[in-house]
Amino acid sequence: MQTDPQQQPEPAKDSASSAPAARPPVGVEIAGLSKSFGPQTVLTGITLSIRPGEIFTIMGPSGSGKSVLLRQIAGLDLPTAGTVRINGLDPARPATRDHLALALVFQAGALFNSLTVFDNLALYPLEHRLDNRAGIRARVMRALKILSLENAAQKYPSELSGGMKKRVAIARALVMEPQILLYDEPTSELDPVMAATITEIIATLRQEYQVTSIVVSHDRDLALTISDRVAILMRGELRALDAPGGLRALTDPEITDFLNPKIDLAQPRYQKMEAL
Ligand SMILES: Nc1ncnc2c1ncn2[C@@H]1O[C@H](COP(=O)(O)OP(=O)(O)OP(=O)(O)O)[C@@H](O)[C@H]1O
Repeated sequence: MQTDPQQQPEPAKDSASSAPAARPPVGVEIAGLSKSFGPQTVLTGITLSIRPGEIFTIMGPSGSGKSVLLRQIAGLDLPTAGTVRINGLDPARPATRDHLALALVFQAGALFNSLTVFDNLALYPLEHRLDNRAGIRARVMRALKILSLENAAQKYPSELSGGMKKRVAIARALVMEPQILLYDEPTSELDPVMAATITEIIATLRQEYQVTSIVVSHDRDLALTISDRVAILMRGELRALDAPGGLRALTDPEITDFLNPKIDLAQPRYQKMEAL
């Protein structure tokens, strides 16, 4: 959808600023979850609960299965064994979306370059008739305001910085008025100050909207600062699950090396890596 900025009336002030009635946050139950792609087993027997309204971060080395787990929670992929339930509902069933507002913030933003920021945000709700046009416009303007992006409404993604793109991706998820927000690497490729800004936004959104927030991240500052609990995956298995303080107290050398990697030129890691 292309909209002409000249023809886009400003929303009434009160409709843009008044938040919708809060929907109850939702919890996630994962039981015996395994996932294989052909002969490769990527997740093995994952069992965990995510509480309504918590910030739950999934960490782990590259290739440990974090994004695959997030896709399972989002219902984008079917498990090989086990179950995922969000408030008792199977996220992979299309009918679940009638009862559950789930939104995903993709790693690369996944914005349409040919659409303005406003149209990127309005596209999904218009296509799925989540509201009438005035209601969708109000939702979009509200989301842009929350992320301090009002002045970017008529810009194209190519005109935005990396940090702004991430904020637009979060704003696009907020338009769904989600009960559960899934973030895939929200601070990747950002400088430390912008990564801290996005981290604060995730915490603020949870605080103000009680949205259950599941974050896949390599960012230790994010994980250990704002998370209620952190899961660490290694080789597709759940190796640790605890509050940040509990994780820091663990003595398992693989976990401590993961959380505090030291650069050791005498025994470089790359020499121990498998040949690609
Ligand atoms: N659709 C797929 N088909 C086949 N293999 C896949 C598929 N998706 C993921 N994998 C494999 O599953 C493993 C885990 O991938 P995943 O993307 O979950 O890792 P990750 O922990 O998120 O890594 P990173 O931190 O590098 O993003 C990898 O070996 C990957 O190649």
